[in-house]
Amino acid sequence: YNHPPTTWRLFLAQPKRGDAPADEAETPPANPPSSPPSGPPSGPPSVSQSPSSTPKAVLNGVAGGSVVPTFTLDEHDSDNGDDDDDDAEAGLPPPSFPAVNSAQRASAQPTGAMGPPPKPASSSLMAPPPRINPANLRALPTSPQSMRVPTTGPLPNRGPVPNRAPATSNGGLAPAVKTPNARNKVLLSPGHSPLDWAILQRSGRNLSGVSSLIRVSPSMLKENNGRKGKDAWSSYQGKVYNISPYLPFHPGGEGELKRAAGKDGGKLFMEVHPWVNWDNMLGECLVGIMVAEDKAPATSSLEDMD
Ligand code: HEM
Repeated sequence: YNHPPTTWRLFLAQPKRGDAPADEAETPPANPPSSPPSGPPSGPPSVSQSPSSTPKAVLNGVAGGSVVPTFTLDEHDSDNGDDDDDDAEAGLPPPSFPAVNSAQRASAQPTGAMGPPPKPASSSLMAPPPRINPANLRALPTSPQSMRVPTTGPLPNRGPVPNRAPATSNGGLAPAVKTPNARNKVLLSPGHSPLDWAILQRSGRNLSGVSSLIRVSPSMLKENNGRKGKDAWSSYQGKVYNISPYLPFHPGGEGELKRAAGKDGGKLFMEVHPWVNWDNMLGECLVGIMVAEDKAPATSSLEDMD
């Protein structure tokens, strides 16, 4: 006897007690049918409830509904006969695949013998798509400039390309934004680069115009505005700098820097470039500190006061 095959034992729960097949036929076990009959069965197991079928010995719920129904391979393989649907199915041929009314079968055999074909099959009966009139094709936009992404021309926030004339056309796009110099930097004269300024600051030359740090009153600051041969002073956070030597080195131009001459330039400075370290840039230009009007002896330096 080779039923069930020995390999099935890997999938089937082993019975805990040695029920005889005869006992199972007369009295269904209290155990769920997940426990298959032990020992080699002598032919197909029989069940009294369904003589017309070849049921197995294990039934669901026949023992007064005290059994929790489960499903096993044995149950599936043999028809126990207590289910009308199973009986009905038993008389039918094996299910066909693809299903009779499935789209797969209809599309594979559009013979019409199986009723109205689904829409995909009937699509072949539709009229072919209208031919495209070549004249219409010519009506489509063909200008390469109308759709392509421009690879040339000024980009936002960029100045004009060097060694080229200013762009007068950008390929039909919106008018180019005039951004000759987004940062408003000026072209510094030769010998006035930031590096030149750094070298000058370390040269030991007196860039402040004073022999020693002094107290600067508001009137003194206003007086040194760069006119009438006087140096231009500007205060930043209470410190007064002589900005005259830095004027030709200022990347923003002399005119911009002069706007702060003779006054507190902190607000303008912070509006334009708060990231610039003015103390580093103008360290050698330090004149002194701002004091109240009456606290600034015009002739005495800070060292003399101390
Ligand atoms: C005495 C203090 C100042 C120092 C040390 C200074 C220094 C600088 C530096 C280093 C740059 C180049 C910034 C960069 O490349 O990122 C610059 C640019 C510029 N500065 Fe000044 N500056 C001073 C005051 C001012 C003032 C008072 C104004 C305006 C009233 C001004 C207007 C500009 C402008 C318009 C630029 C070019 C645009 C920019 O770089 O953002 N600067 N300045």
